[in-house]
Amino acid sequence: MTPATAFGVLALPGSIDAEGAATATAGKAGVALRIEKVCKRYPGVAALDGVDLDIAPGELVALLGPSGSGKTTLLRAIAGLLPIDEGRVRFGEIDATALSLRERNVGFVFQQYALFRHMTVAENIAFGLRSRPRNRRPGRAAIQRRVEELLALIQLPELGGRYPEQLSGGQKQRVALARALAIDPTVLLLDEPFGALDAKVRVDLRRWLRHLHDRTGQTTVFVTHDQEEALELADRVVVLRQGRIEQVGTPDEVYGQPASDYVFDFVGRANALEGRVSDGRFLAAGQSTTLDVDDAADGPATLYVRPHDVVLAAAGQGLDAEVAAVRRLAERITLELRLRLQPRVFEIDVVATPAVSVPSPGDRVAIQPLRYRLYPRSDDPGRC
Ligand SMILES: Nc1ncnc2c1ncn2[C@@H]1O[C@H](COP(=O)(O)OP(=O)(O)OP(=O)(O)O)[C@@H](O)[C@H]1O
Repeated sequence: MTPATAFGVLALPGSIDAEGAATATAGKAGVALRIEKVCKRYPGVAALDGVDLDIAPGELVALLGPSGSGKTTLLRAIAGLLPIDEGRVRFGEIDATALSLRERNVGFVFQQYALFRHMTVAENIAFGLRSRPRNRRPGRAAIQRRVEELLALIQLPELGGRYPEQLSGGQKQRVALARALAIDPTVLLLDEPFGALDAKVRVDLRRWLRHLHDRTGQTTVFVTHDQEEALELADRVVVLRQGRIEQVGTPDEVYGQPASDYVFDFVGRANALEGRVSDGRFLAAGQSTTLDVDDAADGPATLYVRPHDVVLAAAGQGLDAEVAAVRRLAERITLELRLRLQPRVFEIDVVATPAVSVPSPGDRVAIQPLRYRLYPRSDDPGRC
């Protein structure tokens, strides 16, 4: 794929026309997206396995999941960059399933900037408008106004005359965004847009993108495998697993009420304790203290706990553990604990106050989980 094919130049009814190209981006309402029972198979794998997803106009949605879970495939299916085997993709009232990328008029940003090296920043941004058919191409002055407006929007008003190689990675990615926005896309699709940037620039740029989105109101879908990025940036997070949606929810919902052990483990920091449930009590392997788990069915189970939902307890008043390591990260202190017969390290966050002395490696401690979750084991057969 060359960058040139990443930009739609034909408009869906109701999207930007030649005159509209020069109008302000701010305040535009986005279009609704509907993904219906979408399947995409490759030999030996269902990359998308019956995906249903509704995205509201103007929403900023993150596709989150580990490598191979289907994030990029879903984004490309929305873009029209790859044909799907079954299902439908709707842009508002329009069935876009059979439309090409260009006809869908999407703005697509790749992880690696994909700017044209031989064009200036301004020429790169103008590219999608300039390559429209003559009858839909805005005039030279309108394109120039649009480019200036976008350079201001991405906060690089002075850099229109530079070439991509004269920009930092973060600046290049902002230009890639401006180029995608220039055509006033029906939807904005971003594939790991900050993946190639260093940690500090990533954090700055994602906050910047959130502000930009709040101004433009464009329906936006972005792929990330970084749960922190998804939680901080998105209105809603779609957690994918092996081509299926495991949970869709606000950042608070997927973090605070994970629908499955998979989501609990993938979104946020998690501890897992292996054990058994019997008569509404969970007994972790290697422990004698039990935890109340009300309605859980009897049998082997794994209990999930966040590091900040555990406190240190008096000796004999909780689960028995040994401190393996102490990590200090700015104001947060994390204890890495070993529990007998438990395969995973167990982490807890402690706040050091004058009244609480932080244990040292080798100390024995008792811990009390305050909030925790058990999930039933499920085997979901494939749909495609
Ligand atoms: N062109 C292809 N041919 C064969 N299999 C493919 C192809 N593209 C993707 N797959 C498979 O489809 C599944 C989903 O891939 P996809 O690239 O969507 O995952 P992802 O979540 O975006 O992963 P990553 O974070 O590594 O980019 C994987 O098992 C992958 O190996």
